[in-house]
Amino acid sequence: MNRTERRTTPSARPQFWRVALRTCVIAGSTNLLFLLIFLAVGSPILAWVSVGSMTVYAIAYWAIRQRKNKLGVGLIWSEVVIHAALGILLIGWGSGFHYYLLVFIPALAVTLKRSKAIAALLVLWVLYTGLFVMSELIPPLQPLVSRAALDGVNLFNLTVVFAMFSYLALFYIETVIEGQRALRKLASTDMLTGLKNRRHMTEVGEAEISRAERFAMPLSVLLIDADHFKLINDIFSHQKGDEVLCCLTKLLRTELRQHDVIGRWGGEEFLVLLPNTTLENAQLLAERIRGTVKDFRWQELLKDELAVSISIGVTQLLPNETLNRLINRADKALHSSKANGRNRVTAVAA
Ligand SMILES: Nc1nc2c(ncn2[C@@H]2O[C@H](COP(=O)(O)OP(=O)(O)OP(=O)(O)O)[C@@H](O)[C@H]2O)c(=O)[nH]1
Repeated sequence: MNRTERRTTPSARPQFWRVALRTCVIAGSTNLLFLLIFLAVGSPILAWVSVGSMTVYAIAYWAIRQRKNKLGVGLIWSEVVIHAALGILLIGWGSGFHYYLLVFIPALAVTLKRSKAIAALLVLWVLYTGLFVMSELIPPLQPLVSRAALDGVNLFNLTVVFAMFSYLALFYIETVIEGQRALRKLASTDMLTGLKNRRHMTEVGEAEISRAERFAMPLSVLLIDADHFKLINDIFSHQKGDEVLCCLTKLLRTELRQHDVIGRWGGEEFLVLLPNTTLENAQLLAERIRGTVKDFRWQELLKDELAVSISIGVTQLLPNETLNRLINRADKALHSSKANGRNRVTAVAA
């Protein structure tokens, strides 16, 4: 996935706007505290600025809820820049209002394309250093009553920005983990049936073999194949064929226990791993599944008298056997079922 795709991933967008809404609430509440602080330390202009800021965040919140996203984000950013500049101009660099501008660094880097992000970060740097130079050249227009009051404001701003960075970092890592989880699911799932795909079944199969050997438990497998599936596609359409596969999936799932593992092994072929199951019990289960599929009311789906049936090959893991050999034997058993007329179960021990 390249950088452009990452920045436009649709699933990341709702989360971004959720963060923007939360930012409005947190920043609005912070400005309420500012109002009280500046009334207490005798800076009425900054107290009024806080009232203005609360109004701006309320409008930005409304705008984002109304999906007027550009307006919302524009308001948030303008407020931060103007508030920082006014704070520094009125009570000086020591107030720490410039810390808020630093929050733009991850926000710009994560949301913009690389070239735009670099340009925006450069503008931010010029703005930040420009404010510092301004504070060096122009003494505070309305200094606070004492150094302690200024340090208090600085500490407050530092704490808020610290919390904002922590929140952003946690949000970022959560988004990454969520994305990884979604990708892992996509890579291991068959899109049509929602079952585990062949790649994942191979991994699970190998893990089940190790487990069976470690705990000296039996492990059986079923290889299930829909009969004359090409005919179903040809007569009823490929789409109906897909519906039949999904319906088969549901039927198979209902017959299995919670710790049995089912996956789509090929086009119309399913693999079932049956931990802690002997060949005899696996054969009984296979017969039950075959009967369930045969007896299902296929007429309702196909609007035809033709019924869908399945053939099954059953076998049990032998000592020191690989997954490949185990499945090859199940495949041979499946072929016997096909060769002997289909709609049947064949079990082979070795
Ligand atoms: N609708 C649909 N068809 C699929 C899918 N995957 C494979 N198939 C079809 O399944 C059919 C399998 O045909 P064959 O391998 O000849 O087997 P069959 O017709 O089931 O015959 P037997 O297995 O011998 O009973 C092919 O026509 C494939 O195109 C799928 O995802 N959807």
